[in-house]
Amino acid sequence: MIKLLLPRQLVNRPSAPDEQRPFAQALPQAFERAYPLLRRAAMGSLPISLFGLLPSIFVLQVYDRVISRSATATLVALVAGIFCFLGVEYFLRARRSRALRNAGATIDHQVSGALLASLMRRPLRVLEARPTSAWLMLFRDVSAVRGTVTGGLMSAIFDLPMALFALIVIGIVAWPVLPVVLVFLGLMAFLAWWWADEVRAGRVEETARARDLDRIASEICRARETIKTLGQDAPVTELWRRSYDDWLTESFRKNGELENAREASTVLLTVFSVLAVTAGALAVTDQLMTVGSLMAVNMLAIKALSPVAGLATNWRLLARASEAAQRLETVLSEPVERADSGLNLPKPTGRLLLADVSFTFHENARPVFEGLNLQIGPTGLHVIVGRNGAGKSTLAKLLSGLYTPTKGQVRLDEYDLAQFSRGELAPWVSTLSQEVYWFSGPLIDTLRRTAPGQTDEQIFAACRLSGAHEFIARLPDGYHTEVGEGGAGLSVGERRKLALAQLFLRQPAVLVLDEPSNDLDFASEAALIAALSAVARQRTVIVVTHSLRLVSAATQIYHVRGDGQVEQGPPAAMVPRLFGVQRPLPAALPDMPSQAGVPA
Ligand SMILES: Nc1ncnc2c1ncn2[C@@H]1O[C@H](COP(=O)(O)OP(=O)(O)OP(=O)(O)O)[C@@H](O)[C@H]1O
Repeated sequence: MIKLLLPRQLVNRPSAPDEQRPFAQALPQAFERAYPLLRRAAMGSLPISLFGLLPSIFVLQVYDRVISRSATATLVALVAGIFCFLGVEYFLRARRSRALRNAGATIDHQVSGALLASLMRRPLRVLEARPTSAWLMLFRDVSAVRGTVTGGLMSAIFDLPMALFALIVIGIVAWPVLPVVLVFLGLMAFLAWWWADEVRAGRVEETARARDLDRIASEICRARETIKTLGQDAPVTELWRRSYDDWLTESFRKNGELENAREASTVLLTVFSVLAVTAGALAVTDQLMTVGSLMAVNMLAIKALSPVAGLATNWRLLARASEAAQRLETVLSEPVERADSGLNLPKPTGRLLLADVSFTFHENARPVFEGLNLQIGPTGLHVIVGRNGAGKSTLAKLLSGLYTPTKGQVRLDEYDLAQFSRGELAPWVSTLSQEVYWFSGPLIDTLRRTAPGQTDEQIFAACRLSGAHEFIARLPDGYHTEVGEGGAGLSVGERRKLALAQLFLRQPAVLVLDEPSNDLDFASEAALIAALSAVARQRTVIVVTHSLRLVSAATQIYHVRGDGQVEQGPPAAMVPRLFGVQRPLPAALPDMPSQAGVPA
């Protein structure tokens, strides 16, 4: 019964594990774990259902045995008995609720964990395909699925046997009213089924609009500074208002229908009471049943109808959970990144080779690179230049193994990057992306998370090298300063220096930095060039930049032409042609700091 009503994606039997889709079975596996708890709750529901009939039996006895015979002693015994049973019922109900709560927590724990793990193990290209709001919504979907086992829906399902027991008792003590009860039960069941379909049909549209609204709200929250600086309050408010109105109209219409349905069911229950009492009164007049049965039948009929009414009002929850489960199943069934290769390789020298590499974002899009052959390193400061949109960041991501070539191979030493997982590659090839996100919390904790096991001295050395140490030392709490979400409380340049320190801490064979001198002041850029030049003596350093000073310090320059090809040469030949100056800037600037402290 439970399995018939819950979302199909949850109750399906888990199939054999698939290496490419390790999280595809997360929903049924979670349900399988939670099922013993649900079964325990279902078992506990049988006595609860029986106890649920006792108040009506009590009323029947009071009318037929106590009042007519003035039997006070019987009344005392009945009251004592009913209180005992109510105490047991309370205990059983608390136990059932706890089992349901635990079942919900099991499902939530399993599915949220799988969702986060599948998020972490997705290739960058797949991650980029969904906006942040869509990912946030998926985490909310887990709560919707959990709600099917913890909410009123499951209690209504478990109380269904009570409906049957109530019907049996009505058949025994008040059979003339039974046809009225059965007709109403059928009517309520039909309404429950009909509303379910209505709800489901309307929810699709409402959900699509709610998603739109979520996306816009999340974008506004992220762009709050831009909105303020550009004074875009009015157009952005208009954009949000339009989406909000769309959603509200749909939700209002849908909720209106549901509320009408709910009100109708309340009125129907009253109509039913009137009809049941009328039928009962006629039967009492004809001496077909007693007054006690008439009083009891009203209570019994409510017990028979309430689980069905509970199902009807909770259909909306079930419809939402079904859609949520469908979305989760789709996302969790998507293939993830390659698993660890298990190869235990010596630390690479840092020579990168692109062999006949082509890369396209989409099937019908113009290729960003076509048949590219390049060799970079080992060691040296390699600078990638080119106009905006030429493909510099794309090349950097290909070299880091973040993007996989559509055709050809990117090799580190003699190994194809495509055969390694991101986890295996990260210690060899570390990347500083164009946009830096700094996690909230004490600075030292975020730094240490990059390279667990590093001593404080190693962390300080990396920060000295990136130029972060100076400003950290000036903060009142130094390395223990609490930073806000996304690095709030730090300047953009400071965040970049911290991100650089993280990169240095990992001590990889290859460092790929996308526009690292953006946001840095003149002296900090000079210090960065000195640090990178020093690191480049032992490691391969690849930098995407528009900075003439950084370009001038390069060992080799790679010009991404924007036609799918890359040309290369030393600064002396490339700088005058690409930057319109007579020669590269002098290598050593007077204010460059010492290069001590370069991690080995
Ligand atoms: N995720 C993406 N999906 C589709 N196309 C993309 C994506 N990212 C970049 N592109 C396109 O690929 C091309 C190369 O982009 P890339 O970011 O590599 O340029 P870039 O040289 O780094 O530019 P900039 O100097 O402005 O940072 C551009 O035409 C861009 O529009």
